[in-house]
Amino acid sequence: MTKYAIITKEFTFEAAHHLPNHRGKCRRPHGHSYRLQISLRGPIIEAPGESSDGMVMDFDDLKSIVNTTIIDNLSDAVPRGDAAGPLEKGGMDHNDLNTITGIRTTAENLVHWIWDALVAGGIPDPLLYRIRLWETEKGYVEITQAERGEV
Ligand SMILES: Nc1nc2c(c(=O)[nH]1)N=C([C@H](O)[C@H](O)COP(=O)(O)OP(=O)(O)OP(=O)(O)O)CN2
Ligand SMILES: [Zn+2]
Repeated sequence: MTKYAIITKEFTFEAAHHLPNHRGKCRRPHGHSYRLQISLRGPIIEAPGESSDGMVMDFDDLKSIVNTTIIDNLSDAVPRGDAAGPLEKGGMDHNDLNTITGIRTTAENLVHWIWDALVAGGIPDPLLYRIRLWETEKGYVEITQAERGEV
């Protein structure tokens, strides 16, 4: 019987953003210490003698994909909206999220953008289980396959 597991890796990054037309303070440029959790659910690989034996995905590989696709560097493959600026070196970390993504940077929109970006970066869509993004210590958004409309 194939056994499954959910694995989670956590990331942090500092970024600026603003929400045009927001009724409160968030319409002005400001920064957050974002906390991001990426969870994958999949079969535990059975490959005796192989490096990946007993894993859903090597944590190192997950870290590398997330960092090189969206956080430290932005992969050319990631979707960018109409309002995106010229692609600068770097990723979401220490950058302006409105410029980087070209979307309205609510946490709700960002988690869907991150999901698309990670699939474009090579994580198989069916393996992605949940993405959580904290904008502040007390407030976060999460999506799963259900919120993607793919169940
Ligand atoms: N549903 C959402 N509401 C708000 C979002 C969002 O992305 N989704 N974003 C903001 C602003 O970006 C703002 O920076 C965060 O607002 P808020 O949580 O009110 O900020 P606080 O500093 O008061 O947060 P605490 O968690 O209470 O410390 C606004 N709303
Ligand atoms: Zn904000």
